[in-house]
Amino acid sequence: MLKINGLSHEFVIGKRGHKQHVPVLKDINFTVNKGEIISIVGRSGSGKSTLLNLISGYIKPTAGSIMIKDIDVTSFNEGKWADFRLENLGFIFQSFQLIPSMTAYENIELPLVMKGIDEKDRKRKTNEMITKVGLEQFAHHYPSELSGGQQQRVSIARALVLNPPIILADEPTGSLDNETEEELLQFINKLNKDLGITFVMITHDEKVAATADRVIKIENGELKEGKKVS
Ligand SMILES: Nc1ncnc2c1ncn2[C@@H]1O[C@H](COP(=O)(O)OP(=O)(O)OP(=O)(O)O)[C@@H](O)[C@H]1O
Repeated sequence: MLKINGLSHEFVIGKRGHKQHVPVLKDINFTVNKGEIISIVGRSGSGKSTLLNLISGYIKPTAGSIMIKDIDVTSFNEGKWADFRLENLGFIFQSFQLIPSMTAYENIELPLVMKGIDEKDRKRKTNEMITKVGLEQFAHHYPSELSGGQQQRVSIARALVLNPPIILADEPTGSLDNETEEELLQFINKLNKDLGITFVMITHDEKVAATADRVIKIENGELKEGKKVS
């Protein structure tokens, strides 16, 4: 599903004449199989978000390649990436990143609008997702009228509405209390089991990492393959 080969990245910072190279990731290799839940862990600044941004095409690697569904996406231009992302990747963020002026329903519907799906199908699909995340009663609430857990469910529904095979999540439970975190983790596991969706999740949280099939650790820019959870 996802194959990372010899991936390295360095940022170039500073003004012309004073440029500095900051190596962040060094020769990263790993594979994620269809239907796996992978956690990426590592200290603050170890390069986890950089890795996720490389996998999502928001930054280009200095070296190495990224294959998603056997397609080499490494040299995609921005236009190709935008289409590919919409079709294949769903995103969940710690801060939910919902559009505040849109209701839960409208936030979930947005990727369908972006893809040019007709209104009848949009309505059917959006309502189906709202039911799936258990927010029927909250469809017409704005994000500010929802709890953190409910907002994260909206963002999961939005991530799933186009049926992407992979969900990339950056600290998905980072803004939630313990109980809501637990509920959300169970929900992610259920989606994974029921729909076979592959999850790649960055986390600081051991509880989140423990729910993954496999934990990948980044240390000083290098990858240490972690434990396989039975
Ligand atoms: N756009 C950028 N330009 C220059 N350096 C950057 C840039 N983005 C990140 N870095 C540097 O790359 C390193 C890795 O950052 P990254 O955000 O990937 O870490 P992280 O593991 O996700 O950290 P955290 O857990 O704190 O979110 C850090 O040293 C950071 O300062």
